[in-house]
Amino acid sequence: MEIAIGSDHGGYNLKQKIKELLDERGIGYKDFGTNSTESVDYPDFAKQVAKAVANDDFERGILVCGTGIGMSITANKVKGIRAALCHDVFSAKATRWHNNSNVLTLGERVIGTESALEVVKAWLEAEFEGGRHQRRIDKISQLKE
Ligand SMILES: O=C(CO)[C@H](O)[C@H](O)[C@H](O)COP(=O)(O)O
Repeated sequence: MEIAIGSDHGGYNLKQKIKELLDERGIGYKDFGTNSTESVDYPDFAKQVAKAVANDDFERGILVCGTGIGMSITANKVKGIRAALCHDVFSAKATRWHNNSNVLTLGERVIGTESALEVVKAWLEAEFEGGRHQRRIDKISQLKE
């Protein structure tokens, strides 16, 4: 699996920790920026990561801002993206099992680093269950058409 990852200034430090986790696990990634804590606009980075995932250049994406909300709102505007804002392990697993989420968003100003890394691990490991959940995802896709 290869991951597209991005953040704004508010999520930069947590993104760096997530990249360390990906390195430890031997999971490849491309960092779409930002590259410092200097103020930037989160939609610029959410758009790049979401499009890279929607185009199948990457299997999944991770986006971090201050709350995770702006990244989620932006990423979900891109067709084919199911971005999930998760700050607990159960939601991270459930959104893979049931929603087949392809982008995880997190808020550095909301969650501590250790908890955030547990959320990321859970989201990376959980698999989509298909079945009735696929039918429901299809209904979401049809809404956008
Ligand atoms: O998008 C957000 C809120 O939904 C993020 O938390 C941003 O990181 C935040 O809005 C940035 O705020 P700042 O005051 O410009 O640092």
